[in-house]
Amino acid sequence: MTQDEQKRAAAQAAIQYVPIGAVIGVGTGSTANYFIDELAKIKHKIEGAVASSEATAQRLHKHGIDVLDLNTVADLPVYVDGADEITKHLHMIKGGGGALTREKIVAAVARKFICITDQSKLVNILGSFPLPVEVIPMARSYVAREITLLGGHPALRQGFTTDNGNVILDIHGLQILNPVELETTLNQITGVITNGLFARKGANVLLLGTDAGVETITVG
Ligand SMILES: O=C[C@H](O)[C@H](O)[C@H](O)COP(=O)(O)O
Repeated sequence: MTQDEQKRAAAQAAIQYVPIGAVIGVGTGSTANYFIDELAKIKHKIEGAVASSEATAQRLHKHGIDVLDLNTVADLPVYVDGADEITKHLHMIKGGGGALTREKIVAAVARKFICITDQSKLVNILGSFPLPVEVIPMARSYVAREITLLGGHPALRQGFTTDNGNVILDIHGLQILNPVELETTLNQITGVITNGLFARKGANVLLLGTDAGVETITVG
């Protein structure tokens, strides 16, 4: 299977986790887009969706799926999204598309995070993929200096503004041995909105598209 076929297969497998009549949290990116295409096929069986980005909201609208304000949603049983890297402990790096903050908010509300990826995303140690950090623009230089003190090499994502009007610093050169600790440390730097480590609250289920089909990985 090609990488795209693996993504599509994982997205198709996620449909079994969608409860009838529920509101569904929907992630951002190429794999989440495959999931939206699948969700559209059963749109009359769900109440609607909460989007983790403007791009996802637009795609949901285009497919005729109602997009709800998260503040009006009492129960979000499931959030389905891709990842840039994921370990067998289901810790992730996300935010390659810059949607990390809204993704983390929707994931925080959801009872279950279903991660859908192709097999290239499964790694032993997080950090080969540069770790995105969303930063208030006026704090950009200060936050970059603080990240350097932690041993990372931050690079401003050129010409990019998040849906929240902020900038992204991508941290290169990290070997993330303790993702829970680093997630907390980075979030304590003044000016940081959040970072792309999803470790304190990781995924509950990984649906991994592979050459041999979709593998289901859970923790504990
Ligand atoms: O901001 C983007 C998101 O975190 C995506 O979930 C992540 O970048 C994976 O995207 P893709 O499915 O396109 O590889």
